[in-house]
Amino acid sequence: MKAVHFGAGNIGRGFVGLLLHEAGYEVVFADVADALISQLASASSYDVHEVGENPAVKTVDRFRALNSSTQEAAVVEEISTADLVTTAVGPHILKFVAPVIARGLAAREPSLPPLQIMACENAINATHLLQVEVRAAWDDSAADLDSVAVFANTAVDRIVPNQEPGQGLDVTVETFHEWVIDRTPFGDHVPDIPGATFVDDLGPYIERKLFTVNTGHASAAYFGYAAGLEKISEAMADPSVAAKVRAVLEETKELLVAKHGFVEAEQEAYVQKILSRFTNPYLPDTVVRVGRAPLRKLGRHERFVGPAAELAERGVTPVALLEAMSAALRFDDGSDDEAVELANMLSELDAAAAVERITELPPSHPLFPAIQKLIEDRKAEA
Ligand SMILES: NC(=O)C1=CN([C@@H]2O[C@H](COP(=O)(O)OP(=O)(O)OC[C@H]3O[C@@H](n4cnc5c(N)ncnc54)[C@H](O)[C@@H]3O)[C@@H](O)[C@H]2O)C=CC1
Ligand SMILES: O=P(O)(O)OC[C@H]1O[C@](O)(CO)[C@@H](O)[C@@H]1O
Repeated sequence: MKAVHFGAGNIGRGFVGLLLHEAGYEVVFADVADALISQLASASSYDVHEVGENPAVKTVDRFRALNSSTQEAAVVEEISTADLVTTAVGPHILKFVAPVIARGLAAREPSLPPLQIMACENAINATHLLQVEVRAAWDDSAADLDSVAVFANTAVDRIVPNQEPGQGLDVTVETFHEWVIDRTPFGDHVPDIPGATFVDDLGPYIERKLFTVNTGHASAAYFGYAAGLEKISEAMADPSVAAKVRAVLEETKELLVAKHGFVEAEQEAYVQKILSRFTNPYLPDTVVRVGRAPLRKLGRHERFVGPAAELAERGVTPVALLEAMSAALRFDDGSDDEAVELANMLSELDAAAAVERITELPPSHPLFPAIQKLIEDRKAEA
């Protein structure tokens, strides 16, 4: 079995690549980072160091690596004979890998079973986004896309920090991991990936993951950044930051329980587990990494505006979520392109226009005035 995996970064090597390797796939990593690909191409293995409770070291071998920019034809050829394609490149990058996948699909022998495609990104229905992009690059006169490819949404959860310099290809990760995959598109041909969980209704799982793990983690990052702290574990050790993060997750818990019918005690246990993961002192994770890309994170269906908007629609005024968004608006790490773009928007646009541009909420939305007020306050400081 062969899998082509786009994105040989933290999640690519430390999570998806590892689980596919353990499932028996030969993994072909495709990435545009030339130095990384050269290193992978000349290595015969790398280690994944799982740190925290029950630490372990796992070795990944039987992989190859290609530069999907300079060796695109080779990647297309690999896809044409692969069983599976996965991505961990970032939601905004899916549109760039989609045309390569479309070319690979077009080059497949018609007798091959449909290619199974899963985007492993932190976004609701990321695979669907990828599917839309592949369809846009697809020549319908050749074959029906749905007859040559199966697209399944997934939720991926494992904290993989940026790696320390000098670590080579090895990756340090937390011990916890969860890969939940929508079973329904596969019919009778569900891939055999022992480390993954296949479910019939992914929606509640993905919202629970994004609005608990990612909302909580990003809150810890923005509150920690505002408090001048460097590491996530330091932020969580600060009682004021920890209380604010807890309050945010109380609000998302209220929504998740009301919307999806999760049992409150189970959701509370999930929250506790997540909070304990954030405090893992063995993970060298920084507020700057976890807070990266604030514009994406303030998007309409993302971890803050998504749950806050739904609460507002239900007549509940979020408080802690708005406080987290307020902190996100102050995330001004100069090395983060989106933080710089956000700062420019805040200085160039009036508050109402900034709300629309950043969150895509219409002025008629019940959450709009509260975010407008946050932005007015932020602008008044500048
Ligand atoms: N790191 C984490 O803890 C988690 C990350 N995720 C998600 O996984 C995805 C990847 O995140 P990370 O691995 O942390 O980021 P990363 O930056 O470590 O890895 C992304 C990789 O994608 C590559 N890439 C960029 N453009 C590309 C292109 N056009 N074609 C092929 N490769 C390309 C980059 O060179 C890089 O190696 C994101 O969507 C993130 O939200 C999900 C769960 C946890
Ligand atoms: O690109 P994003 O959305 O920041 O994704 C990375 C985040 O995903 C998570 O691993 C959660 O699964 C966070 O711990 C991590 O910060």
